Amino acid sequence: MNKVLEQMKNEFNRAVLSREIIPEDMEIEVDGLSAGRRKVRVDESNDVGDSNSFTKLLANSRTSQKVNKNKDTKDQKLIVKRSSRRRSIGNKSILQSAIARKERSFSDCNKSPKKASRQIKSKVDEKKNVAEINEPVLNSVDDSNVNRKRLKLVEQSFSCQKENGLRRSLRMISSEKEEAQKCLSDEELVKDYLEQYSLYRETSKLCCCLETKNIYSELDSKFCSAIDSFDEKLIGCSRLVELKPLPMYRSSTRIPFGVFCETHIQRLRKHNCCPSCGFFCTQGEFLQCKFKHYFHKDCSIQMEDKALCPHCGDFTNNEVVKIKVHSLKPPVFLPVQMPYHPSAKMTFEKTPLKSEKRIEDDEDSGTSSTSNIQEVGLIKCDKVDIMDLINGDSFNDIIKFLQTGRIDIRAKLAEFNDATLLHLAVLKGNLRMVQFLTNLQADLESMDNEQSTPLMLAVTENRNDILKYLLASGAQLIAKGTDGMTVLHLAAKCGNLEACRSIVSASFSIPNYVNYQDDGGWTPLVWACEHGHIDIVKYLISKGADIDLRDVEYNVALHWAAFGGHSDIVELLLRNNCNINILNVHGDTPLHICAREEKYDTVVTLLSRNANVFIINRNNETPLDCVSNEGMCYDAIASYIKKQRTYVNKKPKFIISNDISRGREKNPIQCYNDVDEEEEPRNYHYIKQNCVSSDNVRIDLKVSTVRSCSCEDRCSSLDCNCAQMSVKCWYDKDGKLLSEFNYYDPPLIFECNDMCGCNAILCRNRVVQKPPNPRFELFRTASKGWGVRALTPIAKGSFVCEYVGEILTDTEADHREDDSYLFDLDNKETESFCIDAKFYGNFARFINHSCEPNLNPIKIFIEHHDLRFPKIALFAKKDIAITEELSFDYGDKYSKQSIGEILEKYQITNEVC
Ligand SMILES: C[S@@+](CC[C@H](N)C(=O)[O-])C[C@H]1O[C@@H](n2cnc3c(N)ncnc32)[C@H](O)[C@@H]1O
Repeated sequence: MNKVLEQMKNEFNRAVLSREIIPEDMEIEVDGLSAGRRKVRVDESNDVGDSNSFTKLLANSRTSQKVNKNKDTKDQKLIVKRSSRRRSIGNKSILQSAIARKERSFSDCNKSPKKASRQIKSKVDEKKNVAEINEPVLNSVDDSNVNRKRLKLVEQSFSCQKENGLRRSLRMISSEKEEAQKCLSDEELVKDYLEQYSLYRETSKLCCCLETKNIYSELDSKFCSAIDSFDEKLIGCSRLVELKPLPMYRSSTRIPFGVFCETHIQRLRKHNCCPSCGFFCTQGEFLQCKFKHYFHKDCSIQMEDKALCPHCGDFTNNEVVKIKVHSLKPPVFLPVQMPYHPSAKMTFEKTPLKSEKRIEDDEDSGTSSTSNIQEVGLIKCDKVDIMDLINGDSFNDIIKFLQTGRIDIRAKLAEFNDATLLHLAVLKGNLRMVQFLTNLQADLESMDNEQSTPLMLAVTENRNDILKYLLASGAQLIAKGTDGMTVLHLAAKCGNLEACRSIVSASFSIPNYVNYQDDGGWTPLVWACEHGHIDIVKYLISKGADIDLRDVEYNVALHWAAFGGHSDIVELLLRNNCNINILNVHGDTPLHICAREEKYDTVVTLLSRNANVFIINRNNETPLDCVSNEGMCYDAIASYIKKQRTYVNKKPKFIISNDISRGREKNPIQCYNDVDEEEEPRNYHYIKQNCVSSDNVRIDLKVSTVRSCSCEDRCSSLDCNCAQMSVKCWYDKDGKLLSEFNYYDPPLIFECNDMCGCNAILCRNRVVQKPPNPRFELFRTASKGWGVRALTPIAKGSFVCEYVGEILTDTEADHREDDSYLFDLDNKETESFCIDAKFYGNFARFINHSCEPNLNPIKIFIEHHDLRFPKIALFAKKDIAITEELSFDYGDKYSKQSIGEILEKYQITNEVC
């Protein structure tokens, strides 16, 4: 071997000194393309020697070619680094070396942001590269373009479509052959190429990708030790290889031997494995020489300005290739079907995980978990304590442990509450172990018996560094654990603000993630409110958390903040416009709830904000009824009520007027306001019948124009002249419209009048002229000003009230500033008139618009038959319940769309329908 080495050195020195062009017959074999006549082989055991000669080789080549000193020093550093790495390998077993290499890579991955950032391409760069693709390949023959990098998108499908992949790559190789031949036809280039090549052609064949050594592993079965560089990550293969004997491979003499699975052997043969670092070029951007050898950008051999392929030494046409792996088996998150759904609970004790408890117990009692494991037969021969493994940093031990084949990396450990190794590593806060296991494709979504994923454990155990790592590794955010809680629920509940931030920013692609509700309908905000984490409450609100979302019992976040007695959060929510008197399904306000929980501070906060102390819940309790008779909460509420009563005695309750009609209506109409400080409206004259203030309104009241009847019966037959004018008598015996009455296209109704000979008491055709009995109340609405509600139930078809006001011509109405109270009498045949209730009107002027109204306006004629001036009678088009607000459809002008447009125009957010 020494002889060969000596010979190589001499030949190399000669070549350098003489700078002679190597004759063609001295070409070495590269990828079997152009078989050289002489092959130089270096003994694998000659690591150190090889290293030295390689070092010298590069150093000499630089000296001989008078490269500038700075560059020399830089390259020297690179060389020293490589040499030292090889030396360290010398003292270790192959397996240890492989593990050491993995460890180094993992720590490099984490420690070296430089590497990561280099791999992230800016859009500008990408554009540039894409533009370069379009240039013809042959341009690169020009010497100045020799090292020009091109971006070539290569999509490869490894392992899943072996045959296709093979065929495709063969096609590519043959095209590369042609290209290479074209390139070689350039005399200058060939000269230069061979000159450079000669520098080390004798010292090394460079890569060993095609070599087969008769070196075998002692073990019967082993996991594939190939490592794939996958974008910024390194991923271990760990497929089980069960060949006998178990051959070992490596991509260069600088790399320790390893056992490879079938896929990786094939890829090694195709020069997919980088000889400089030993990692497979699997996904990301790599360099590819013209013979289709792959290597990392940092792994080329630098000589002069040239980057040489570490497989063959070619430098004439290195291209940047982007490889994307298409797997037929994309990772799929499968929702876990729970065998049993526990009822949603509001609070849960901070009980340690069973697994953790067991570990602690074991530690306390001095018993080892190993015995448990041995019992279930997971491992016997290794006598390895799983927790020791997880606690330690010895990846070697873990590897050994996995090699026993008694446990899979994704296996659930029955004795640890079905946790996986990854769960345990998270539980113990061992980030390096988590990284190691993740890179070995540990299952990120596996759930233990408590339905916790490793990500959830990272949150609840406050392992935020691990959380970030798992998020970056693609752990799912939508997984739901116990009670349907996501990791964000858990983070909000635990008060882990940093975790909340990481999770929310990782959830950018999940719509409305921040408002996900768990099985109880609780959002992360609710959990933070209940547990008093005001910083998280603020953060979540700033990220779009909805404070009004109701849970399954109609509680909102304010109820839960009150339940927890967190007055600062209560204050915060109220400042964010939460309704202080909001009711849940039990009729409880937040005040009821905190009174029941005896949360004094919160009770005081709510009282100071004028919470309603008189609201009665479904148990007939006011907030005062919810507290015990002794105690601070009782005193606070009782004294507040006393103060209110003094006020209430002066102005009983919230009724601010006993009768807005001032005795004009049969039943008084009270005015009620519990919304704001607005007083009873007094800016109009209460009238009971339409009035006229305009000279242009002349109603034809001539008796001769009025038709009348002389019915002896109750005017219910078609013999009644008045009924005939209405097509028929539309009223039933109770004075309600018949069921067949068409509310959508109602007929004109002519009631019997003073000219009729019928009995006014018995006559059925007199309804609107007989004042109705229902009781009404004028009340202050939350968003529509005043409104009217029924205080007695009203049956469908009943006459409710007349819309009374001042009769105006259309032209006059158009000149009125405020059109809010105008009712169009809509007479198409003659001049049109309106009723304006702005200055003169009855309580009907306060009835609001609705697109789904309970009233319908109908034109009625009684004492005159002048069709231009009908009465507008409002009938119930459906049954109306007590306290239900009265409404009718204001028509086209007040359609949902036009009101919406108006409100939008003035940027008013008001209720419309
Ligand atoms: C005839 S008044 C009704 C009584 C009025 N709410 C008040 O306070 O005096 C009509 C006016 O009430 C308001 N209004 C009526 N229905 C509404 C609705 N559904 N949503 C919002 N505002 C409404 C509008 O300002 C409209 O111009």
